[in-house]
Amino acid sequence: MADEGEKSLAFHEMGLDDRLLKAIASQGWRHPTLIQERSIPLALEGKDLLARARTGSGKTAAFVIPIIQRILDGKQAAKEQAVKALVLTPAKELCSQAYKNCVALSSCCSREVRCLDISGSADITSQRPMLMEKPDVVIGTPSRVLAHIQGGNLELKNSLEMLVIDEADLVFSFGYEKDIKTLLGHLPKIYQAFLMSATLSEDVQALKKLILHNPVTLKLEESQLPEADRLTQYHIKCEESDKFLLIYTLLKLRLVRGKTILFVNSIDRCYRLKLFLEQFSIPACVLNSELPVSSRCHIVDQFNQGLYNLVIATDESALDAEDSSMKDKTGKAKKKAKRFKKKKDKEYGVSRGIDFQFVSNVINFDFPAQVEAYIHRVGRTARGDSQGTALSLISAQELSLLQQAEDVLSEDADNPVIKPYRFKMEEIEGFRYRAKDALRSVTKTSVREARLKEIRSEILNSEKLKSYFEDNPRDLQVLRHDKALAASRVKPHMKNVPEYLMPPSMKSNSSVITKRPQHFQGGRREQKRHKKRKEDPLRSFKYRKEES
Ligand SMILES: Nc1ncnc2c1ncn2[C@@H]1O[C@H](COP(=O)(O)OP(=O)(O)OP(=O)(O)O)[C@@H](O)[C@H]1O
Repeated sequence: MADEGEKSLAFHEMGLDDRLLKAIASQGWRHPTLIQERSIPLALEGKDLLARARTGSGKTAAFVIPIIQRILDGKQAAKEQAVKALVLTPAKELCSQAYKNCVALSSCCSREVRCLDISGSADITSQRPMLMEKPDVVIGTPSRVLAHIQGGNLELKNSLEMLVIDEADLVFSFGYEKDIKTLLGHLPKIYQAFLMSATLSEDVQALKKLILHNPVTLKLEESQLPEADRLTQYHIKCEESDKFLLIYTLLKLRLVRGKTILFVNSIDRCYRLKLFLEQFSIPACVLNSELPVSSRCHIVDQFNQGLYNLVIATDESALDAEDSSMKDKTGKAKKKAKRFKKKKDKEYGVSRGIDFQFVSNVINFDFPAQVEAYIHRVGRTARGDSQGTALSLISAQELSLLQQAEDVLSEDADNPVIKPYRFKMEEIEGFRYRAKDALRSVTKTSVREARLKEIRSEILNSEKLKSYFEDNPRDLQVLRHDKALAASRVKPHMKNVPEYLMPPSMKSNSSVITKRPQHFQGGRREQKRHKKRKEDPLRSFKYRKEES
């Protein structure tokens, strides 16, 4: 939406095909976002673009809409079917997401515009027949696209008209510099190119020189995260050991409601937290780079559909953290570490670019080591035009990291952006014994076992059952990723909160807590709720009675 006083351009004023307008309307988008409003007209004029806009601002549609429009424009004159657009992203999850956007926005012209995502785990040969049909839009990671070009499955030299690099600032750091440079040698001399990024880093400038010709640079003058009326940011300072107690009570007392992503700083910590929470019958999925890509995409899909309410995720920075901790190891430990390392996927992205939908809360159980990672994690909520809350649990060791984030995000030092969340620790003292007891049973061995069990079962899900699910796609819904990993340790009596533990301020409403939590509410319903909710959920101690 445009600056105040300036008349904003609506989708129907952009000269878009009716079929495209219909698909946009079916997404429920009433106005273009600022980046869409600025970039779509320029892209339709044929300009090269370097677009920087904050995370969650709708950059994907900003390039997908002009791609579809230009393909539709060219369809009548086209003599033969050819690959017209190539979209490169640094992670498989991002490819899958760009693909979904393409499919959704071409849903009213799916015969004319065909898209293909080649990033998945399928082997190169099995994708060859699909590429031979020359889909209009091909989406992939740079290495996968290059492998197909070199394997003779994909020819772009004579047909490509548009190239997009999404999340451009990550491309080099994900190790694709060489692939990109080689790939450029297989492209025609003239094509239109877009670089989309949340930051204008040195890597983006280097890519700009390589890829763009005389580009228009759109650097939106906006804060790095949505304003306070859409995104509320809180922190709670606590002892490291109290984080578990806090998260248990926040979730159990439903002070945190709606879809929530819990970020931790390592894969082990993912499982530690899952094993801890499952003892209180709080189910959660874990999401990390060790899981096969199909499982990861499936978890995100199911989360977006409203099947789960809680995901415990590591982000890309966790990979670096774990890798460097492995460097310090010696001998046997090093070998073991190597085994785990091998399984991790460098084309993994969770906090970067993944469009988790209708997320009410992002919780930093561990605070990220870089401010940039904070911005990207928190950017998983309050996306598009929705609202959200971020809460960070801050131990003494993390205080300086919180300060660094404040320094970058706050314009006024007296008015911090990440506000203290007023929480009376003494009111949850009664829960401490339960939390301690539950945490005691989460040992190093049980974490390691859970980690291995999860990988094994997810590999089984994604490999052995793949063909079955291809034939029976509906059954995918029943394949859950949030089952208890140590079912024998789940303590049924810990599911409910007895009256004597209830904080005094909440006693009158105690009955709702023992009822079915809101963990399994449908996506649509969640979305409606989300829009209706005026008050911030973390700020209020009020409870609504749940519908039975
Ligand atoms: N015009 C619009 N109106 C409302 N919502 C929109 C609009 N365009 C996109 N969205 C929604 O906004 C969300 C974020 O979009 P998208 O993933 O493209 O953001 P992004 O800028 O690429 O973010 P990131 O940098 O994190 O990848 C999506 O859920 C999308 O459906």
